[in-house]
Amino acid sequence: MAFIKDTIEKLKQTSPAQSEFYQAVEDVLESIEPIIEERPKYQKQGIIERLVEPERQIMFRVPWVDDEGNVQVNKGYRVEFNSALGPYKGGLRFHPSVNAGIIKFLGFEQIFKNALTGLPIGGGKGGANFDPKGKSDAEIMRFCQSFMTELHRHIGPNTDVPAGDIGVGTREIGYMFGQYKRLVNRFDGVLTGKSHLWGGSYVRKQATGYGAVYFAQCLLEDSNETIEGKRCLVSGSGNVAIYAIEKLYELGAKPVTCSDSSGTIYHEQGIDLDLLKRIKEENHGRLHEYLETHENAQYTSREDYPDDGHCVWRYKGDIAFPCATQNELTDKDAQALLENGCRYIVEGANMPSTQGAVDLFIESGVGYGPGKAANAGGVATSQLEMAQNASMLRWSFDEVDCKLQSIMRNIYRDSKRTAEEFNHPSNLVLGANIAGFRKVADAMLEQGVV
Ligand SMILES: NC(=O)C1=CN([C@@H]2O[C@H](COP(=O)(O)OP(=O)(O)OC[C@H]3O[C@@H](n4cnc5c(N)ncnc54)[C@H](O)[C@@H]3O)[C@@H](O)[C@H]2O)C=CC1
Ligand SMILES: O=C(O)CCC(=O)C(=O)O
Repeated sequence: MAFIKDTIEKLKQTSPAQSEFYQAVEDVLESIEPIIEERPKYQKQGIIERLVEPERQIMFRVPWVDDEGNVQVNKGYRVEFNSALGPYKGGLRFHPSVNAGIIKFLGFEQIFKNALTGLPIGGGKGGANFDPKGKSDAEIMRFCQSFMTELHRHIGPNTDVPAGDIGVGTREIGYMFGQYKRLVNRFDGVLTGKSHLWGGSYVRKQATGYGAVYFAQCLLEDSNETIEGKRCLVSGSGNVAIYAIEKLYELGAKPVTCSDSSGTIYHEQGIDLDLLKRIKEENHGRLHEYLETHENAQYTSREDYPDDGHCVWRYKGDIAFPCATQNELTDKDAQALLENGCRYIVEGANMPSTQGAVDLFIESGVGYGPGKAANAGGVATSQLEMAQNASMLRWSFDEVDCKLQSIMRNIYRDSKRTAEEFNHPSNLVLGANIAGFRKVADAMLEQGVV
């Protein structure tokens, strides 16, 4: 249909050099073609044109002073993409690669992901091109305080509620919350992913990784299989990867890989989770330190890996969980996974597979859970944190975990049912995109041209 080509062409002119954003938009537009044909009202009311243009984009300077007394300046962003279903909701990413295009792709994905949860949350995303690697705790604090000094004017518990993403965990959320409270003199539920000591929800930390594994359970159940005994390939070694690995062990699977931007660990006897948490979660260290405890594990550094993409995907495994970053799983990696007999791919990260890789997965008929469905457990639990904050209540770990499991099952069923309705029963990309889009588009129609 011409509207896809026209939309992308127009975006290239009006928002140049944002390749990840075009990729995310194209993925959604290709899936929703059948529903656009079926309901001309969407085009007549300019739903597509409005959806691809953020409601508001904030870009700001983040000045801070490093430990040597030098002034440093980073670029800060918050893209408030779509509020048809509720307050803007989505994480903050601190990584040197952050730019307007990356934040827009993440914010765009977030709109449909959040819709899929069935909870009242709109889509947004933010961050900065700040590199937390090698920074002292005091530098991280000063950066977070400066970032929030600008951001606080734009957010609020009923307006926009940020959370974590790459490079932003409980520590950074703590420093940003402290600064927010100092500036506005209110204890608001304005950020999620907070510490349990002061308003954080149980299970938020675990939710994205656990949720991806719950999603995988649904996918396997449909083929009368279970997670138990499966060899799993996991990439990344941050929040999502760690808690996917934890849940995989609980369900009797064997995760044998993890990675960071410098290299990959392959450990045939299974990843040592306690050690991984110590290196990454507690000490913010590098993955090669794993070898100091386990000499028999294999470490492949980035430089020693000849191809693009990720060494993780060249090992043998039944289920792959990309949990690191966008486009980390290339066409070649997808080919290697399929040749090695991998039968399920469940995305913990946002848009981790290139478009060519996604096409290969769909053509080959393997079970494929796209990120915006499979990793929605994190943002869903964030909304549960908002609900607890608003009611001044706290739910137990088991209560939140039960709700998370039920949300993930519903996302799976909704995506699957929608894929069946549109005659592509095993295509969860199409199912998730249409199911998410329909909720947002119908809400936009009901709210008029705004
Ligand atoms: N934290 C959350 O609740 C959610 C995160 N996500 C997505 O999951 C992915 C991982 O995020 P988190 O675990 O939260 O971040 P994190 O900062 O805790 O961990 C990211 C991990 O990925 C690794 N990494 C980054 N770039 C890499 C590369 N080029 N190659 C290999 N490894 C690389 C880092 O070394 C780190 O171990 C991201 O795509 C994020 O957008 C999605 C939904 C929710
Ligand atoms: O918890 C949230 O608000 C956002 C999580 C997130 O950034 C994501 O789903 O990609």
